[in-house]
Amino acid sequence: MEDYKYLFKVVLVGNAGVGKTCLVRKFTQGIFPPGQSATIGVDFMIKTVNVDDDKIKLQIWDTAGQERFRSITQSYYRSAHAIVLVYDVACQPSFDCLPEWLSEIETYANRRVLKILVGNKVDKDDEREIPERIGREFSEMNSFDYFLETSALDATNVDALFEQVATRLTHDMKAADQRYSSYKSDRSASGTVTLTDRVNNIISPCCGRN
Ligand SMILES: Nc1nc2c(ncn2[C@@H]2O[C@H](COP(=O)(O)OP(=O)(O)OP(=O)(O)O)[C@@H](O)[C@H]2O)c(=O)[nH]1
Repeated sequence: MEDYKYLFKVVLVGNAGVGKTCLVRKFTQGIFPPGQSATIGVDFMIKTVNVDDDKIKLQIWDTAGQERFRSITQSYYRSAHAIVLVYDVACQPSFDCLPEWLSEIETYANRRVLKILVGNKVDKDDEREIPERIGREFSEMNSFDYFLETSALDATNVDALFEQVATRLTHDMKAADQRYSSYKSDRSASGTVTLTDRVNNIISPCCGRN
C-alpha cells in the first residue's frame, strides 16, 4: 500500500521567465538551478510533506509559459487540485497578463480549484515594478484563496507556498471525508435515504476539489 494519505496535483502557470521551474526545483530539490532553460511543454516533480501527522504527496506540474505551448498546458488544468499563478514582481508585462491567465483558469480548471497568486523574484528589490499592495489587491479582487511573494533565489516563502497548499487541500479533503462518513452513518441508521438527503449530503471522498 502507498505510504501517503492524499495525493494532490498542483499546477504552476504564468508568463515565460517568471520563475516557475526555479520555484519547483527550490522546493523539491533545494536548489536554484543556474542557467535554467525554458520549459518545453510540461514537466512534473513530486514531494511528500507532512500535514498534521499525515503524509501528503504533492505532484507539482510545471508548465511552459511560452504561448506556443498553451494548448498542451491547458489540458493539465482540469485535474488540478490547486493552481499557482506566478508573475515576476520586477516585470510589469507578467503582471499585466494575469487577467488572460485567469480567464484560462476559469475556462479550463475545475470551478472549486484552489487558486494562489504568487509574485516571484522579491530579491530583486531595486528592480521591483509591482508593489506588494497591488499584487494583494489583485488577488482579493479576483477571489484568489491566497497571495504570497516569493524568491526562488533566496528561498523566501518557497516552502511556505507549497506547505500552505498542502495544508489547505488536506483540511478541505478531511472535511469532505467527514461529511461523507456522517452521510454513510446517517444512511445506515435510517435504513433509507431520501432524494433530498442525497442532494444535500453526498460528497465523494475523492472529489474534494475534482
Ligand atoms: N533574481 C531571481 N531570478 C529568478 C528567480 N526565479 C527565477 N529566476 C530567473 O528567472 C529566469 C527564468 O526562470 P524559470 O524558472 O526558467 O522561469 P519559468 O517561469 O519556468 O519559465 P518558462 O519555463 O519559460 O515558462 C532564470 O534566469 C532564473 O534564474 C528569483 O526568485 N529571483
